[in-house]
Amino acid sequence: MTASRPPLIETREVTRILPLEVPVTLVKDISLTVQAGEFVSVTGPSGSGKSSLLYLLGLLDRPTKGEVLVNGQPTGPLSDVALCDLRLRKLGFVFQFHFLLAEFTVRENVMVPMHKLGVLSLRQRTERAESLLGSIGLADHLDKYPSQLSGGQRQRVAVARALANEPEVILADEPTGNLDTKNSEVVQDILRSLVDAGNTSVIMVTHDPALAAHADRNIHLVDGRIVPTP
Ligand SMILES: Nc1ncnc2c1ncn2[C@@H]1O[C@H](COP(=O)(O)OP(=O)(O)OP(=O)(O)O)[C@@H](O)[C@H]1O
Repeated sequence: MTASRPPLIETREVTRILPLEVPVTLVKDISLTVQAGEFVSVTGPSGSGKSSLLYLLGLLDRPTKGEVLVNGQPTGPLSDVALCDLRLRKLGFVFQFHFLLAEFTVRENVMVPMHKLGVLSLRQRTERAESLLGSIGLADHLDKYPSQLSGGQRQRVAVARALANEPEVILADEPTGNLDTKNSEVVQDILRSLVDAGNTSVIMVTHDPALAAHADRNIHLVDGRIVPTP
């Protein structure tokens, strides 16, 4: 009998409190699991803690109490450098703003995470960037700069960059928040097809129930706690 795989990401009674003069509780007692191959949406009213939860799941922030585990391994004991390395190898991020580097071409932007990881040769990095960009319809824009693209194209480059190091999960915070309906659907379809192809899992924050419906499962937050999705 083979042992079952641990969840891709798990939180155990995670609470994050900002230690301000009047402490602010961002999320409270969150226990959840995300399995490999899942597309999970995170919804909730403005200020309910969606982004805060995503930052904790993405190891960009540390809980005040509780534990975040990746592939069954507790991340609390890891140094900031080790967390950074784990993020680089296993996680890809897409935010509402694309955060592309203005002075780099589209191709170079996608190569940056591969360069940081330091596994592939320059030729391999170039080929992988071109292949990723080609797969999302940007083969004709490799040498352009972000300023020469439309908002939808920029966000597709951001998705390609998030995929650069073959992450196990993409964490997306309102990835279509700045896009019109058509481009929003294109980016949604790309995320959905990545999951369907078995390439990666997706955890996506959105305030839009219609977009959340693209996911396999929803986590709904109110006042920093998980509640049943309305
Ligand atoms: N640096 C901060 N100082 C004070 N309060 C903060 C800070 N960061 C977040 N908060 C508060 O924590 C709560 C959770 O914020 P968070 O951004 O996670 O919510 P959200 O659900 O993603 O909101 P939105 O949908 O508006 O982006 C909010 O009430 C917010 O005002």
